[in-house]
Formats: sequence, structure tokens, C-alpha cells
Amino acid sequence: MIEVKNLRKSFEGREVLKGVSMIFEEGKTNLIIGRSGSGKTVLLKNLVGLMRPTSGSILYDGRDLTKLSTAQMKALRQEMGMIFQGSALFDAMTVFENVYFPLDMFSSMSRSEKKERAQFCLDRVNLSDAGHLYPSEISGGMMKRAAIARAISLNPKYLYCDEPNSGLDPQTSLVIDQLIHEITTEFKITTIINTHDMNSVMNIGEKIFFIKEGNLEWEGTNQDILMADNEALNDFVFASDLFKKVKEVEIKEIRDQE
Ligand SMILES: Nc1ncnc2c1ncn2[C@@H]1O[C@H](COP(=O)(O)OP(=O)(O)OP(=O)(O)O)[C@@H](O)[C@H]1O
Repeated sequence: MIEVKNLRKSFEGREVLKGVSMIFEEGKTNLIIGRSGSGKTVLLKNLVGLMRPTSGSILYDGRDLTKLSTAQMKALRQEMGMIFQGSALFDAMTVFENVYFPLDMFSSMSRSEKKERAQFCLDRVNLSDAGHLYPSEISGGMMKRAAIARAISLNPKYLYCDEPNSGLDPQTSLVIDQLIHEITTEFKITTIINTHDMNSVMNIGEKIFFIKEGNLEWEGTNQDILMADNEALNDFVFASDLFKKVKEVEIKEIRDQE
């Protein structure tokens, strides 16, 4: 579990995070949404320790990231997996080598254990037979799978995903969302996803945090979002006619069941 308490961040006197408090639960997919410039990236950078908050605390299962020594921070970083927007695989390495790399760098496993672990991660994301291929030889969806395999190689307790569906078609996005969700549940990971993808919000939003102008404006599940009467949230989520229709149909279904 990650607990954020009254987090503030200012740049030259301009406050971008205005006292945000939130709890990201273990084994859940936590989605952060909000308009461009609302402060999502600044929030994520603070969460992973790339930026220091002006004030507030970030508790990783009780350990306050803002108070850790360099050695403690290094240890905590190894408990974090990350999936970046463009997959960020190493072009000169095969898919297998990409997944093996963090194990080689940070684990104390033997060579055969590292190989076994890398293959386990590739199997888990359905890339069992793609280990010998280079990133340039695989599709965008396969690259995302490889990035997920690499992110879970060190068995992380916390997983950060920055726009995991960027550049993917809707069907592949759905598959990648499901994979992230399955892995989160299966390995009891606290997963935090920064996304603009409303399909993800509806499909895997076990917990959704809506940030508006540096404040936490609303939080709830993907079911709650259908019934939410927060105007700013509705304007943001149901901006498209298609999503307005989905909302109408789903609310009708819920009411019919009651
Ligand atoms: N290093 C920085 N120095 C000064 N201002 C910054 C810095 N980083 C971010 N900001 C400002 O903080 C605000 C929030 O930016 P942020 O990147 O967090 O938005 P975002 O919600 O992630 O947007 P997007 O969805 O477009 O990525 C913006 O006004 C931005 O200009």
C-alpha cells in the first residue's frame, strides 16, 4: 500500500500539487486521470522519487520516501517496476536480454536462476517464443508485453505505468490492460497507471483518482464513475458522445437490476 499525505509541490512559488492525499491499495489497479497540465506527471515523479515534494509524505508500506537515505531509496527503487510510454526497450538487445538485464544488474540470483526467471516472465506475458527477437522485429503490442515482462522481472511490490496504451490500437490496448490487471491481482502488486484512455478507466479502473488543477477532485471505482455527479469529472470522462451513450446504457442496466 502507498499512502500519500497532503502532498504539495511548487515551482518558483507556483503551486502545482495543492495538498493531495490518496491511498493506493495492494493488488489493485489504481488509475490517475485528469486534463493536461493538471499535475499527474508531477505527482508520479514525486511518487517514484524523481522529484522532491515541497511538503507532505509518501508512505510505502510505512516507509516515508521523503525521509529515506540514499541507500534506503536505492533499495525501495528495486521494489518498483516501471512501464514507460514508448515501452523503452533496449534496441540492441533481444527481448530475452531486455528482461534478463535488470536481473543481471540488481539480483543476487545465479545465472541459471536468472535465465529461469526471465523465461518465466516471458511465458507469463505470452512471449514464450519471442525471446530471440529484437524490438525492431516485433509489433507494438509485443513490445508492451516485453516491457511488462521486464517490469515484473524483479518481482516488484509497486508497478508504475505511464500511458501504457499509447500508440496501440483499441483491441491491443484492451489485451494489455487485462494483462496489467491480471498481473496486479496475481502478484498482489500496488499498480498505479497514468492514463488518458477512457476504455482503461471503464475496464480496469478498480480505483480512479481524478486530479483537477493540482487537487484530488474525485475518487472512486469504475462503477461509481457512472453514478458520479461531480460536474468536472463528468465533463472530463464523458466528453465524447460515445461515452455519454455508454453511461446511459450502463445506468439503465444497473437500475433494471435493482
Ligand atoms: N520542472 C518543472 N518546472 C516548472 N513547472 C513545471 C515543471 N514540471 C511541471 N511543471 C508544471 O506543472 C504543471 C503540471 O504539469 P504535469 O506535467 O504534471 O501535467 P500532466 O497532468 O501530467 O499533463 P499531461 O497529461 O499533458 O502529461 C504544468 O503547468 C507544468 O507546466
